[in-house]
Amino acid sequence: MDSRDKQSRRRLSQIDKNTSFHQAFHHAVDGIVEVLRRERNMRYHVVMAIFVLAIGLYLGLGRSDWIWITIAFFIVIMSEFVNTMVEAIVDLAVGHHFHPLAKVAKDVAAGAVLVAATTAVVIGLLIFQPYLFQLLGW
Ligand SMILES: Nc1ncnc2c1ncn2[C@@H]1O[C@H](COP(=O)(O)OP(=O)(O)OP(=O)(O)O)[C@@H](O)[C@H]1O
Repeated sequence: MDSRDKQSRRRLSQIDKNTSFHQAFHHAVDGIVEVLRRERNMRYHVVMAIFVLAIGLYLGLGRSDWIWITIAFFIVIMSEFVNTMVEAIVDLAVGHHFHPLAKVAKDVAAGAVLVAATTAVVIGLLIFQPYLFQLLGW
């Protein structure tokens, strides 16, 4: 086992506080990887963001459009992070037992993702509508 393996094993079983920025940064990256691994929807959001980025570059969107697209992407991604946190905490608390409050917590977290994604779609429609109408000759 080389020193990098030892470091990553220590990171996986660490329960005490981070002692350096480097250590904290690695845990934060682990969190991002975990959301991507666990949440199928998160992978769809990333694919969608790459698609919107490509179309936006092709159309030559302006600075304020890019700001709105960034905000839309941010709220969706953040809601997915919160959803994943809630799921993990609920599963930790109740395991494989049905609990009405576990249902409330998970359904509300899923609802937050739905609201965020719908808001992002509305922002996207408002930004791309003039280009779409022009394309369709309306
Ligand atoms: N322990 C539980 N007690 C009560 N209801 C639960 C419990 N676990 C899950 N549920 C119900 O099952 C649904 C699906 O749960 P799950 O853990 O798969 O989350 P999810 O919403 O599918 O996550 P994803 O964001 O991956 O779609 C929840 O929205 C909730 O209604």
